[in-house]
Order: sequence, then structure tokens, then C-alpha cells
Amino acid sequence: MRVGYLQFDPVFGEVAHNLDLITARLEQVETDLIVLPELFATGYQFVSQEEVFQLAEPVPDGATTKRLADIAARRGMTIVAGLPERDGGRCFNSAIVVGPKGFIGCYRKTHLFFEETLWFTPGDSGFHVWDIGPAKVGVMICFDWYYPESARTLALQGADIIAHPSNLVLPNCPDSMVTRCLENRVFSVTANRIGSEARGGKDRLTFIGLSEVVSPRGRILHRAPRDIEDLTLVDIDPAEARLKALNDYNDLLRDRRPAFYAD
Ligand SMILES: NC(=O)CCCC(N)=O
Repeated sequence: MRVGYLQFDPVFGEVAHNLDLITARLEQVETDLIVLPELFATGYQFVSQEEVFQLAEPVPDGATTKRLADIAARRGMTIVAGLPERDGGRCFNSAIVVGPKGFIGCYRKTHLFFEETLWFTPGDSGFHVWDIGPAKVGVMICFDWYYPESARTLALQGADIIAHPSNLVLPNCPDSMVTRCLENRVFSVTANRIGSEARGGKDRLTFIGLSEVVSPRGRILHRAPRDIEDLTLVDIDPAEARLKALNDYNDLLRDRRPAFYAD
């Protein structure tokens, strides 16, 4: 199967522009799964709660979800993408999964980073894995990577691939995902953004790019440049993620000893 990411520089608040950009890019490609960055259509550095409410959308009835579902249906692909989700009086930093037959699911970011804690409610969806046909795909968002429980929970739920919409600003995630894949024997697709934002007198945030596809053996199948738009697709065999035996004596998940693990 073919999987990949679109790394690009969204214009803050210009939802129509950002949606048009990714639509044009996705119309050009054939793939089974593509991952877009966290908050891909709005940008990241919000300056007020009301701004978040203005840019956030209901799921699945909002415009961004409908647009991506339309692309997924026309192009016969599954798309995982981050967006601000409005649910009544609460906003979540979420990621939607849409496929050829429409809306599949929504994950709400469990571990909020930095000023996200001002604008969003900590996710209450829990971690989920969806069967998209050729593979089972789990979703985590950006800072979730910092907590090994995130990828491990998705692996225990049977994920072959971890789709990882991101807005990375710290340097450590790209190399750390090698370990996350190795210790869980899963593929990962991290879709980061590039560019920077310095809104409302805040310190500038510069996003590190370096989107990547990593294999269950911890091999970086492709890593994007730091600061260039990049759409890359990689052919993988998801069955590689189902071989959890390290040798004749060790099986990665079977041999866990949760009775000795701290919560
Ligand atoms: N948007 C984020 O969750 C950033 C997390 C910190 C990092 N790893 O860059």
C-alpha cells in the first residue's frame, strides 16, 4: 500500500486558501493514505479563545471535514488531518479520518502542548485504531509522541500504522519516532508543517519540517527537508507491522509484564 504526507506552510486563519492548496496537491496523487499536519487549515498560534472558537468547526458537519471527505471519495484515498474542533462550548485539538466512503472517525489530542492548554479542552476521545482496508491506522497528534503510552496503546489496539499530524517546534520528535516504531513494531507517518508564526506580540514559533515515514524496524523510509514544501508517498507492506516476534524466544507485545509497570 502507498502512504505519505503533505508538509507545507499554512497561512494563519486563511482556511479557504489552505484548503485550496491541499486540494490542488491531493488531486495530483494516487495513494491509499495521506496525512496532513496538525491544525493544517487554520495555523497554530492563536491569540484568544474567541479566535479559536471562530476558526474551530464541528465534526463531521464542518466545512473542512466535508471538503476532505469529498477529496477522499473522489481520489479513493484515506486522509488523516488535524483541525480545531468545536463541540458546544468546548474546543478540541483534533484529527479526523475520512476515506473513500466518507467520514470514519475523530481523535481529540490527549496531551496538549504549551499554549494549547489555554485554548483547548484536553482530549476525551481516547486513542483509536480504524481499519481502512489495507491496514489498521491509529492516530496521535504531535506532542502525544512525548508519551510512550500513546504509541504503545495504539500498537496494543492493533495499529499497523500511526498517523501523526504535527506542528513540531522542538527538535527531538523525528529521531524519537524511530524508537516509537521500533519498540512497537509499527509504521509511522508524521506530517509536520514548515514556516513560522509570531502573532499578537508572542515569541516566534518556527516549525521544523522533517516530516517522515518510519518502518517497524526503525528505518526512516523518507524524511522531508526542514523548510521546503514536500509531498512524499512511500510503498509499504503493512504486514511487516504484524510480525511482533523478535526471534524464536521473544515476542514484543506477548512478553510484556504489565503487573510490574507503573500506571
Ligand atoms: N504542537 C505540538 O504539540 C508541539 C509539541 C512539542 C514538539 N515536539 O515540538
